[in-house]
Parts: sequence; structure tokens; C-alpha cells
Amino acid sequence: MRISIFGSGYVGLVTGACLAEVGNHVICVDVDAQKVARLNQGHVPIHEPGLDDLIKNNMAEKRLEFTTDAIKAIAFSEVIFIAVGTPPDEDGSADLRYVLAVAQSIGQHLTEYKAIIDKSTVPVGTADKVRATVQAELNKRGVQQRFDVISNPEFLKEGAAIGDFMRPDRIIIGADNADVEELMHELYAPFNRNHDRLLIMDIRSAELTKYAANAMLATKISFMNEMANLAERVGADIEQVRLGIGSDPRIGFGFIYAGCGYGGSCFPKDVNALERTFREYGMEAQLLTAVSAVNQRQQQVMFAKIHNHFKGDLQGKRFALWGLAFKPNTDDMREAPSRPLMEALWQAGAQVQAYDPKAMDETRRIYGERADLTLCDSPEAALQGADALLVVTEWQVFRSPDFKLIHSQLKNPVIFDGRNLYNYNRLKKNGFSYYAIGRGDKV
Ligand SMILES: NC(=O)c1ccc[n+]([C@@H]2O[C@H](COP(=O)([O-])OP(=O)(O)OC[C@H]3O[C@@H](n4cnc5c(N)ncnc54)[C@H](O)[C@@H]3O)[C@@H](O)[C@H]2O)c1
Ligand SMILES: O=c1ccn([C@@H]2O[C@H](COP(=O)(O)OP(=O)(O)O[C@H]3O[C@H](CO)[C@@H](O)[C@H](O)[C@H]3O)[C@@H](O)[C@H]2O)c(=O)[nH]1
Repeated sequence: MRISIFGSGYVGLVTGACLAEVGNHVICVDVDAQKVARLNQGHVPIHEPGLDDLIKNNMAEKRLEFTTDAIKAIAFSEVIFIAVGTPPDEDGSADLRYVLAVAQSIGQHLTEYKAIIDKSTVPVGTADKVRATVQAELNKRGVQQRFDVISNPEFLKEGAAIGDFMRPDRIIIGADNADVEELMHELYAPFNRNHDRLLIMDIRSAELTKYAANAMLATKISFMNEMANLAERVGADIEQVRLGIGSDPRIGFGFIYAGCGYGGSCFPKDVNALERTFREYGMEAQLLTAVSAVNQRQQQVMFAKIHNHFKGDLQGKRFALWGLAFKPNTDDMREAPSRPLMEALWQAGAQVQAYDPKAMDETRRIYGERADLTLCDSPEAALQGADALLVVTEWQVFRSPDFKLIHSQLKNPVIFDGRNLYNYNRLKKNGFSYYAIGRGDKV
């Protein structure tokens, strides 16, 4: 098929590369001319495992191209994906201005039938707004032209995005007629060979499914974080509780890891946006309000433990910080728990010596040069002369470190582990002060 994709971010690039990989001809459009120029030179702006090769190979095979030329992309394609950002507005609701700008542009240039597929995460009712925006532009031009709007929310996880797209658990399609259902079956056939992964439903249900999925996952995490805080008080170990409850298949092991809070570009924003949707309809989202509040508090828990350990005196202290990205296998720092932690430490007069396998450039971009932040070349370099080690992101490389080396490099053998990576008793036995999340240390 001939496909165009508006938005060359995480979702647009992965969608474009994967659809090109199975033989489609894909044009990716972005308004960021610099990004497009760099993509055309083979420079992929994000770290996502496998994405570089997929993009380069498909560009070389001339199945994938990048442009700022929306008119060319609209004219070329039978199917148009909208995969632009839907960042939070001031009140927490999803800002639809980028989605509707694409819809407007489609309406201005539509000359033959197109299927418009919304892949961005958008509140219930957005497909209607997209349809109305396109139609208004057609009306202005006095053009009568049929088009369809389809909801097809994306469920990829950063760091595992290619696998998620190529081998999806499910492909949600919100459609309102049989022709587009058939078109969607054809589009997704290469990803749908062994089991039928397509779940076709009405458009509003598809739009709500996306928010409900993220809100459920965020709820599981906040629930466990709340339990972890209780576990500390009552002398229980959340890691044992996790194993104990996860083995009940009705609960499952996924997304029940306690830690220093969830981050990323999706959970915080989508939980808030869903809460706003409740309010818009005169309802109160009691559970979701609590899920967000628990997460915000959880992002402060590591700092509270550090503050208590050092009896409030953090002025001039130095901290080795392992992990800046919001999760492993990405360089994405959006809403990363490392950020409020570093900012609180700086506020208290402390210095940070940080290392992350992929997010160093992004950290430099966000914070620039500052005297209280040193970006180190290795996890070991970050340790030198530090008063304690803080583990914020569970990169594989941090899982089995050389504890003797850590002991010798740190000024004090103290570890604050925001991801419960280490053996609590062994570290205590080896002379470390070890603070994890929900593991019995009543600081
Ligand atoms: N990042 C994820 O893991 C993920 C997963 C599932 C769903 N989503 C959702 O998908 C959407 C996109 O997320 P993302 O992380 O890829 O965003 P992103 O911020 O990484 O990328 C969005 C891109 O859209 C471009 N853009 C803005 N206006 C445009 C226009 N009019 N025409 C063409 N391009 C335009 C921007 O320049 C940017 O490059 C959001 O709604 C998000 O909630 C994200
Ligand atoms: O048990 C867990 C699992 C995750 N996290 C944290 O939760 C955040 C989000 O993790 P994850 O869901 O793996 O990453 P995302 O790439 O943000 O993916 C989520 O958000 C995407 C955007 O909507 C959806 O497409 C995905 O299905 C959904 O998992 C990260 O900070 C994790 O550290 C925990 O604290 N405990």
C-alpha cells in the first residue's frame, strides 16, 4: 500500500519503518525540518533498539522516505496515519492542536478517497473532531469527497517498540463501516498471520481502550508502590509480596514492580487526560486521582530516604546516579524519575555524578552545562568520591555490579536503590547501608 505518516517521533518512526519492512511504500512527514533533514542523512533521532537498521535498510530499498512536504504525502497515499504528539494542555487534558492541524492540512489537499487513521493517543470523541475538521476544509473548497476516519491506538513500549509492532498482542481498530474494516485487515495482514490479533470495535470504544489500558497499568504500579510504603513500616518485604501475589494468574507478574515511580511520555500524561475526560462529563475519577498522587509522592521517596540518612545535610554532598532515562533501552527522559530526584538534590546543595548508557546527550540537552552535574563515561567513573550510589533506572548493566569496587570507590558504602535490583541481606552483610523500596528499612 501507499502510506503516509504524519509525525516522525517514537510512534511515527516505528510505524513507518515496520510498515515499510513488510513491503509498503511509506512517506513520513514532519514539520521539524531539521529532524527530517537528519533522517534523510540516515541519522535516527531516538534510541530504539533495531530502529536504525530498519530505517536505513528501508530507505536504501526506497520504500521509506522523509519529508516536510505534506501536500506531496497526502497526494501519494491511500492511507494516512496521524501520529503526532498529544501533550498535556495546561489543565492536564490532551492538547489536540497538532492532530487537528494535520486534519486541516488533509482537508485542504484531499482530492481522492483516503482512509485517515488516528494512531496518536486521543480522548474519546477526537475522531469526530478530525472528521469535522477535514469536512470543514472540504466545504470551504466546495469539494465533495468521501473519506473515513479510523481509530487505531498504538500500544508499543519504548525500548521494545519494534517487537511490539511486529508481534502485537492486539491491534485495536475503531471503525464505522465494513469497507474500512476490510482495509485494516489488509493493512495489518503481515502482523496478523498466526492468530487474529485484530479487535474491531466502534470508534469511541477504541479511543477509550487506549486510555483504559495505560490507566490500568499505572494503577497496578501505584498500588504496588503504596503497598511498598506500608511494607517498610510493618517490616515486610515488597519483593516477596510481589512474588506472592503475582503467582495468582488473576493478578499476574506484569507491572507490579515497586520502585521510584513511573515516568515516560505516556502514563503521567494519559492518566491526567483521562481524569479530565471524567470531569468533562461531570464525573469524578477518584481512583485515577489517587494513582497520579501516589506516583508523584513516590517520585520523592528516594530523596526522602537520602535526606533522612544524611540527617538533612546534603550541602556539598556528591551522589553517583545510575540511570537517567525513564526506563531501560531508551534515551527518553520525558517525566523520568531521575529528574525530580536530581532537581531536589541540587536544590539541597548536592552534586550529581551521573551515568546512563543512552541518555547522556538528552540530559545535556535538557540541563546544559551546570556546575552541580557531571556526566560520567562509565558507571564506575560516576562512583568516584561520591557519598552514596543512587540507582534510578534498571538497565541490565546495573544489575550485577562489582560491589567490592563500589565499596572502594564510594566515600561511604551507601546505596539507595530505586528499582530493588540487589540482594538486600547480602549487601547489608557486606557492610553497605542499603535502602531499597518497600524492603523493611524504616528510615
Ligand atoms: N512514545 C510512546 O511510547 C507512545 C506509545 C503509544 C502511543 N503514543 C502516542 O502517540 C503520539 C505520538 O507520540 P510520540 O512519542 O511519537 O511523539 P513525539 O513527540 O516523539 O513525536 C511527535 C512528532 O510529531 C511532529 N509533528 C507535530 N505536528 C506535526 C504536523 N502538523 N505534521 C507533521 N508532524 C508533526 C513533531 O515535530 C514530532 O516530531 C502521542 O499521542 C502519544 O501519546 C506514544
Ligand atoms: O512494574 C512496573 C512496570 C513499569 N514501571 C515504570 O513505568 C514506566 C512506564 O514503563 P513502560 O510501560 O514499560 O513504558 P512506556 O514506553 O511508557 O509504555 C507505556 O506507555 C505507552 C504509551 O502509551 C504504551 O503504548 C505502552 O503499552 C505502555 O506500557 C517506567 O518508568 C517504568 O520504570 C514500574 O515502575 N513498575
